[in-house]
Amino acid sequence: MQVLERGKYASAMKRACEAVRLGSALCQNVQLQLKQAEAASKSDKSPVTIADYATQAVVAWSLQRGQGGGPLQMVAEEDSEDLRTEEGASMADRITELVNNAVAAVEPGSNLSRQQVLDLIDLGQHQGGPEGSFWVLDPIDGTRGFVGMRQYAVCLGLVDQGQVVLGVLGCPNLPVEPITPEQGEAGAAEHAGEPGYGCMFAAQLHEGSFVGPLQGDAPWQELQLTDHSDFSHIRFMESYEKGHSDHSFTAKLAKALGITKAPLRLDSQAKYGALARGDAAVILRFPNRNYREKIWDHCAGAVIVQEAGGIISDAAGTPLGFGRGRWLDLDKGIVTSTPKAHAALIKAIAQLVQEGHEPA
Ligand SMILES: Nc1ncnc2c1ncn2[C@@H]1O[C@H](COP(=O)(O)O)[C@@H](O)[C@H]1OP(=O)(O)O
Ligand SMILES: [Mg+2]
Ligand SMILES: [Mg+2]
Ligand SMILES: [Mg+2]
Repeated sequence: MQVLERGKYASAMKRACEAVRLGSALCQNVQLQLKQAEAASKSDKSPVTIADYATQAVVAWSLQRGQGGGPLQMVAEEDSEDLRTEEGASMADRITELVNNAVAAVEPGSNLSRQQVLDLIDLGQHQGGPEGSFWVLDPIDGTRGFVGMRQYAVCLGLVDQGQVVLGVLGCPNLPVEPITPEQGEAGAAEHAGEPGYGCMFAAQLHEGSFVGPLQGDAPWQELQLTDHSDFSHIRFMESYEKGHSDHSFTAKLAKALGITKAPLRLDSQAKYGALARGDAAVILRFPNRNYREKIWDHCAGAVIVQEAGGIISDAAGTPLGFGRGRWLDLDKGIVTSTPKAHAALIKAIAQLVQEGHEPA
């Protein structure tokens, strides 16, 4: 941990790592026991599970405990509205049990009520913006990957005066060694907790990006990307889910640039961690035209990539704005890579669009 205990946000980093570890352990326990009945659909049709809610509550609990008083300022994905209805009551009880089990590992004997757990979940309703500082949480990024026994990540960032200053990613299913496309497709939930699986990424602005173990005490390693733009050697990453990013547009782009390696398709911000340590050199994301990107889906990953020497921007090359509220209002698509490849990618995307090949 020592390498992370420096810089302006050292104490926030310590609290963020503790909270993400606790949340990741909870997710890991739930993933293999998850029953269909414990997953529900939100109004936008995206899935949500008892683990999404319970992790949000546990991370909020941990951060609040660590900061010692004062209101927690947090922008987080989930809210408790559906859990406060009659149909949501049994799910709320399951979530309360999970939260209490996790909390007991830190504070034996503590017992939160259902009401307290729902109130913890609702601490994530901060509206974000350019002023002050606030946490940004995606309790489970890649819920579809979580349900499908593939990759997911517990993602926590800190925004100060509109800038991401800290990011931590817990990736329980990510192999310690570089992940291959075959491993990405096959899933890895059954390996979680085994030696060789489970990574944590952490970065602080101007203090570097690191990878370490989710459990155990192996040392942290600093990450530094090598810049190049030889696309014949480059592998790119994209969403596992076709519905989350236009795979046919990225195939055209890859062809135009001379990329021949098969894409690495992974769920969640695990992609940002994998990029920062060099498993692949590019992440392409082109969601559906009417999809509005949220800050919690990119906040932690963005600083982890940038501190490792990478660049993240929208498809026009404009940096992402994390200080404009809960959403990232951006030009279609997000492109992440090392600097030389990034410049070539932005140019190639503009060229394809000019030729009439718009992403879906
Ligand atoms: N229709 C959608 N299009 C694009 N992204 C989506 C859509 N629905 C949910 N997402 C979010 O996109 C991210 C997943 O991206 P990827 O497919 O690259 O892993 C997740 O944060 C996921 O939310 P969630 O946090 O609920 O899983
Ligand atoms: Mg979701
Ligand atoms: Mg997400
Ligand atoms: Mg989520």
